[in-house]
Order: sequence, then structure tokens, then C-alpha cells
Amino acid sequence: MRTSWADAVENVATGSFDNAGISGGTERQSAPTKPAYVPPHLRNRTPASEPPAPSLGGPPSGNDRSGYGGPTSGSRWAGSRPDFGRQGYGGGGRGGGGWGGRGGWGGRDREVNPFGNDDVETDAERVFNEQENTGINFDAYEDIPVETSGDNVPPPVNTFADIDLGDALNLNIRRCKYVKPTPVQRHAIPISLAGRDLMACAQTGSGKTAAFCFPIISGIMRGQFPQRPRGVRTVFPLALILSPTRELSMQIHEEARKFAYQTGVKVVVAYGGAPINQQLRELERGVDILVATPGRLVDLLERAKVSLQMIRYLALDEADRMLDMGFEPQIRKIVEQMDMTPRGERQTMLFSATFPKEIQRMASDFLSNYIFLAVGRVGSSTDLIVQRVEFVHDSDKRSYLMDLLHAQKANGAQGKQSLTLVFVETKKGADSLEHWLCLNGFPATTIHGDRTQQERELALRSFKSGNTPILVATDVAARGLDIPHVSHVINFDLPNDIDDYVHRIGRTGRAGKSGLATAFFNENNTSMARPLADLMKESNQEVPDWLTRFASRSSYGGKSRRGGGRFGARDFRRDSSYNRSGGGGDYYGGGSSAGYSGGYGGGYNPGAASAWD
Ligand SMILES: Nc1ncnc2c1ncn2[C@@H]1O[C@H](COP(=O)(O)OP(=O)(O)OP(=O)(O)O)[C@@H](O)[C@H]1O
Repeated sequence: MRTSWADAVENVATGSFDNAGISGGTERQSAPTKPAYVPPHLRNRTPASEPPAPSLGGPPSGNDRSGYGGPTSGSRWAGSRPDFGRQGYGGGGRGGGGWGGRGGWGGRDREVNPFGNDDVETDAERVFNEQENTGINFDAYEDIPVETSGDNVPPPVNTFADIDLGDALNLNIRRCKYVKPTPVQRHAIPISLAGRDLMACAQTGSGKTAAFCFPIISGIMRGQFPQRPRGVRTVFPLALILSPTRELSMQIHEEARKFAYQTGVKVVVAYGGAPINQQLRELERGVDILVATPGRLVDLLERAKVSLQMIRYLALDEADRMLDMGFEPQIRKIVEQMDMTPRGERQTMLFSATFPKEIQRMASDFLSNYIFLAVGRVGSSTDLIVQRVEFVHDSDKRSYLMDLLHAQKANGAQGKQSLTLVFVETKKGADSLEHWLCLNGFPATTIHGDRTQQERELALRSFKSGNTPILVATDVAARGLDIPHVSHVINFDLPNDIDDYVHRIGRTGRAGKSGLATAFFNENNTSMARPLADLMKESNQEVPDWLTRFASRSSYGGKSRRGGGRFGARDFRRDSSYNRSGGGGDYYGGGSSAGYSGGYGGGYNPGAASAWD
């Protein structure tokens, strides 16, 4: 049986903890003493050689992006500080020099502690100690198949201590209680730190956010960037992270702020539906990493409020969604038609749990000599999610749902610790089901594209807090959202695309927790029968006989975007058609997936040492 990386997290409770991740190296060091401010010209030296220096408490420079700790002269742009383009982050930087006497956040703006704890150092120590006692056992993840292709693939690491991310970032990793990197992090972080472009595919809930955030933050912390233009009301971020929904952008921003806390790297978010002026004010205070939805970013670019000419890192989360029909024109505009640093000069990282081949092909336009990484089969779901399919006619769906909810209630699976996410096809359907649930004594709320942003955020908060433990949603909530305690995902209406199903059910069974996914299937979903049965089989789920019969009758694919090949399971550059058509100019033919048996459903060959690790 294939094992998901998340399987072993279950073993937290068992105490079978391998503390290799925190033994030795930077992760084992004693609690940090408060470091002194590190002047930029000394930032590339080892911490031990860094002398203390006076704090940068100077007044804001007074220019349009002032306030982030310019030198005491008052002008952030004066002098030849190599990182001066970082819009005023005087302090921080590498080597843990993040919080001692920093001018930047200590001036007009104070960096809010995203961990919600004032006594952060004490807290960090406590967290670190807690981890030593209750750490996560990742050993059972070791047999998850990993495919990499591309030339000169940097080897994976086993612990965070194996990678030199910098003390300040390492401290935040411990604050986040991450003891050991997940498989996608083990592989993706060294690839990105080596400066390589990356197309990475890993299961939902497997830690992709950190996999792209850590190298970006670390790179900015220690990078030497040219001075950013001054005296204009345009901001010049160094990194751009794009995601398809507002809520996901907000979530990535929250995560990235935690990772970047006291590193001197400033993260700002911009998304639609919220007042643009507030976002502009935030941007003008300085930005290193901009997290954005495409629509709002295009708006900011057209108003010349943001320039992409200094971008060194570009990350597309849910990259396949970003490049499908809905978003592709906007993404092309942002990446190819504005002033974005060209590929090859920036580092581009694409992440998703699903990557249909035609999307991979399109994505390769944005990448240069990239490495393809697949942790688990592309588009697969984690084994931790128990998947059930019920045959339910449309007219019976509500009573079936009621049965499920009553059964849950009877089992005590309700409230804050046990949230239920119900996916429906239409916005109207969402409103009507929510109303009906409330009438029937099940507190519910809804999130979909017809609600105002305020209503959407309120709904999400109310769901997360358990005030309304049922959330009825359209696909706007299908991707990326990391909501603790979602124990049941119900596909009241199945999507038309198996990839959407994978993302929807992936809202449960995250980071080692188990989850349940129930789908209502009927004749209207015939095109989904085969991909669904295949996916379930692959994740070691019981496939009902009636679904197998539907599957054998239906032609493969339906509206699936997998391009006919079963689960588009690998780097599209390995396709003979790609090589024949001469489209492989960007592919250097290397690779470590020699175990590929080729052909339809060509599979993992765990026995081939060169293929998987
Ligand atoms: N090394 C780690 N140790 C423990 N927990 C981790 C680690 N890395 C990430 N996590 C946690 O795992 C959860 C899932 O991570 P994340 O949201 O990045 O998943 P994802 O792969 O992006 O999922 P999706 O495909 O649904 O977007 C988060 O709560 C995150 O804090």
C-alpha cells in the first residue's frame, strides 16, 4: 500500500518520534539569545563574526515609501546599501539579526507578532521543548514515490538543519512547530535554494506553501539586490506569489508573515473585493514579497502602483488553476506583457496537487531549464482521506445529507472539532441549501462568488471558529484553504473534473490528520465514473460495484483535463510526442525517474533505485 507523507503524522500520538530533524545543527541549538542589529555590509558573514552595532532608530525618511528603517540620515535611498532596494527594512536579514534594535519596524510601523504572543522568545523555547516531546514521525513517509526530472537535480535534505535557511527563519519554523520537512519540502527547498526553476506537484495538505515560501524568504534575507528606484509612488517587490482566490491569498499572506517574522522581509497582500486604497497604503510602506490575486494585481500594474521589474522570485500556487482557461490571459499579461523580469533572470516556481499535461506544456513557457518534481502521483489524493460514493438521485440529496448530518451528530462529531464542508455546483444552490440546513436546525453558512468579500470572510471565520460548523461552498473554497478540523467533505454535487474533486476532498485529511469525503453520484455524473473509480482504487479505497459498472460503460475522461492519459502522472517532457515535435528545447534530458514504465498509466517503480527515493 502506498503511503502518503501525511500518514505518519498520525503517529504523533504514538510517540514514535524520530528526532533526527532537531538533533544537531541549527535546529538543536539552545534558545537564541537576542541578537544585535547586523549592518548590511556584514550580513554575509557568520553570526559569530558579526559585531553588535547601534540600532537604526532613525526617523522615517519622509518619502512615499518611508518608514522602514532607513539609515539615520533619514534617506532610505542614500548610500550604497546592497539591500537598500528592500524598501526600508533596516534590520533583520540573515543570521538571526532580525529583531535586535531594528530600525524598520521600530519606526513608524511595528511588526505585529503573527504568532499572537508578545513574549515570543520564551514562547519559541517552550514550543521547541514541546516539539521534542511530541514530535512528528515522518519515517513512514519514506516510501512515498518521488519523481524528479531535469538536469543536475540537487539532492533532497532530511532535516531543516541540513539547509541553511538562516537563524531567523529557522526560529520561525520552530515557532510553527515544524519539526521536520515534509517530502515536498525535502525536495523542493534545495532545488529552489539552488536557484532552479521548479514545477512541483504534491498532494493536498502536504506543505507546499512553506516549500515555496522558505526559499523566497531566505533568498531575500541574504540576497544582494540592486537599489530599487526612488521617489516614485510605484513599489518594486522582489517576489510575487500569485494564487487564484482571495481567501487563499490571505492565507498565504498569513503563513508567509509567520515565516518572515523578524527576518526583515516584508510581506503584503493585495486581492479583489477589498478597498484598494488600504492595500495601496500598505504597499507604500514597503514590500518585499507581494501575495496577490491576478485581477487585483493587473489593476495595480495598470495604475502603475506596482512594477514587476525587480521581481527575482515568482511563485504560482495552484498553478494549473492559474493557467487554465479562466486565468490564463491575466497570468500571461502579468508574466509576459508587463515589466516582469524575464524568465531565466527570475526564479519561477509552480506548485499544485494536480498538473494536467496540457497545462504543464503551457506552464513551460514561463520556466527556464526547470526541474519537475512529483511527490506521490500527480493528481492523486492522500490515503488519509476515506472516500465514499453514494448513488443518490438529485431529488433525494437533501434527505441523504440530513441522514449524514444526523449520524454525525449522534456520533458526537459536531462542533468546533468536527467541521463539515459541503460542495455544491451553483451559487444559488449554495444559498438555498444553507437556508434549508438552518431551517432544519443545522447552523450553516455559505461562501461563493456572489457574496461580498466581507460576507465571505465572515463566513469563513464563523466556520473556522465552529460557530457555524457547516459551510456550503462552491469551488471558490476548493483549493488551498487550510482549515483545521474539517473532518468531512461532502460533494453534494460532484464537479465535472476529477482534479477539482481531488482539491475539494483535500480540504480534509491535511498535515497528517485523517478525514472523510462523501460524494453523491447519479446518472448526471457518468463522465466522472471512471476517473473517480481510478482515483479511489489508486488511493486504496473501496470502489462500489455499481461505480465500477458505470466506469466500464463510460468513455474515459469526460470533461477531465488530464488529456486522455491516465492521471497525467509525470513530467510532460518525457512524452515521446513532446520530443518528436521538437518542443523540448528547454529540457535537458536528465532526470531521475528511470523507473518509468511508460505508456498508459505508466507507473511508479519503487524497485528502481534511480527512479525514486
Ligand atoms: N514541515 C511541517 N511540519 C508540520 N506541519 C507542516 C509542515 N509543513 C506544513 N505543515 C502544515 O501542513 C498544513 C498543510 O500545509 P499547506 O497548506 O502548505 O498544504 P498544501 O500542500 O499547500 O495543500 P493544498 O494542495 O491543499 O494547497 C498546514 O497546516 C501547515 O502548517
